[in-house]
Amino acid sequence: MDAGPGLDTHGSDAVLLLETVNFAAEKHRTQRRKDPEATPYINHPIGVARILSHEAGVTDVSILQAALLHDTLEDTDTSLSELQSRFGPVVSGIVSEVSDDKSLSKAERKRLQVEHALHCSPQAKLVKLADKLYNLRDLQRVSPVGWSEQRVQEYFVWARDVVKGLRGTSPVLEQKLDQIFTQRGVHTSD
Ligand SMILES: Nc1nc2c(ncn2[C@@H]2O[C@H](COP(=O)(O)OP(=O)(O)O)[C@@H](OP(=O)(O)OP(=O)(O)O)[C@H]2O)c(=O)[nH]1
Ligand SMILES: [Mn+2]
Repeated sequence: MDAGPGLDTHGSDAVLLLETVNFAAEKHRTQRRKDPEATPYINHPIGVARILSHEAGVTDVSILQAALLHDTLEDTDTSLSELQSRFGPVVSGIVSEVSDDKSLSKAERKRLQVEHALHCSPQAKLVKLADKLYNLRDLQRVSPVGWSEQRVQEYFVWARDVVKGLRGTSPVLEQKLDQIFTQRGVHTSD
């Protein structure tokens, strides 16, 4: 049956994105960012998806959904099978690719991000580039509570090493990241 003008949107891109952002908001609802204002955590995944849509020109809804969900596996009680049944194999596959294994030590997780970046799918590389761009811009704005200048600088250097493995994916995002690294005195050629 025709639901009438403007109502027959079941399964449309807009409906899928609203379902996804609502799921992410519920999962992250008690979490806050580490900035002094304790910004709601959901601002970050929404901002990462928006970098992809507005700055990288991404229109593939699966990639935008994966961006909205990219920290749910790693940072909330969400399981991979929950993502698979709610959002299907493509979206859950990208989220899985961009998620750290939280059972490993922090040093090991950081090392593996640099290594895995090289072998990610192009879709996962896009999400990772936007995630890093968002976090580096956030670091330029204000330091997370309790972070020394040295810790901030180390994040820039590590992000440079991760981004190295993501290159050849989005010239626009890579150029914006390079500008930030240069401003920070972090060289991209070594
Ligand atoms: N810059 C910044 N980052 C914040 C803030 N609040 C939370 N974060 C998150 O902190 C993570 C970086 O902090 P780290 O100490 O290096 O990593 P950890 O939380 O995994 O231990 C990022 O996680 P992530 O998204 O999983 O990315 P990444 O660890 O892969 O970079 C980032 O999203 C904030 O106010 N500013
Ligand atoms: Mn993130």
